[in-house]
Amino acid sequence: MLELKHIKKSFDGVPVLKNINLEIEDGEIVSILGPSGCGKTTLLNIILGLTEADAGELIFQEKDILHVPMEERGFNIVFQDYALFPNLNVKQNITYGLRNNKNLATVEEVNGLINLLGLKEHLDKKIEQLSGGQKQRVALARTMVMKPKILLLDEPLSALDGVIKESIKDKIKEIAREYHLTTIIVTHDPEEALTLSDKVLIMNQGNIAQFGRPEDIINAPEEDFVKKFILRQLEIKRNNIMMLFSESEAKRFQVV
Ligand SMILES: Nc1ncnc2c1ncn2[C@@H]1O[C@H](COP(=O)(O)OP(=O)(O)OP(=O)(O)O)[C@@H](O)[C@H]1O
Repeated sequence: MLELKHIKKSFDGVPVLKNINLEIEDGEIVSILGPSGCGKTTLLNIILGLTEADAGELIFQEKDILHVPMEERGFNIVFQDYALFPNLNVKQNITYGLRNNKNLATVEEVNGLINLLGLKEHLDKKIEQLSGGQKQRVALARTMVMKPKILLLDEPLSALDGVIKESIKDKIKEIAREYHLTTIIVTHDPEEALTLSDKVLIMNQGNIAQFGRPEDIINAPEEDFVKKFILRQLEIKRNNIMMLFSESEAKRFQVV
């Protein structure tokens, strides 16, 4: 279990995370959701070890790791822009982290990941020859060969659209289930968070507005902010789609 207790962070005297308390079970997919500037990335970076919290505890496997350096935590992140090496091919990108550390993923495990992520036919390609979805899968494979104890994803779907988005969502779920891997995802998109995660952490101005299963958030929003920000956005999306349907219905009848 990963437990955050009374995590606080300010930048230049301005509080960004006010008092974050949270428990994430092993193997759970959790999305951190909220509007721009509410503190999502700061929280992710504190868990990763990239940003230092001002106060609190971060308990992982019963030890407080808040002051343990990032490299020793064994958590890995896929950044929003994938941060792949353009001068290396797909295979070299995937195995890059193994060159000085042979006792991470074995050859069989690397091949298993390549198959799971459907990358076999792309191994010799350059990064510039890949689509956005393929780049995201390479970035996931590259991170997974490091056998992370926790997988962190920063806006993993924001550069993707439509069918590709859905297939990457499925891959993330498959990885989390197959490896029983705790996966924490930052997103600003309610639909993405609610359809991808076991639990959603909704943040508002450095505070937790609600933490719960998608169905609880939809059926029992705990704060006005949750209703306004999250549910309203979903409603607008649904209404837009309904409108499209009724317009196309109307056109159909005109033609007839
Ligand atoms: N290194 C920093 N120095 C000063 N202020 C910072 C720093 N990092 C973040 N902030 C501020 O902290 C607040 C929260 O930033 P954060 O990046 O965590 O928000 P976010 O919810 O991830 O936003 P977005 O969705 O736009 O990425 C913002 O007001 C931001 O300007």
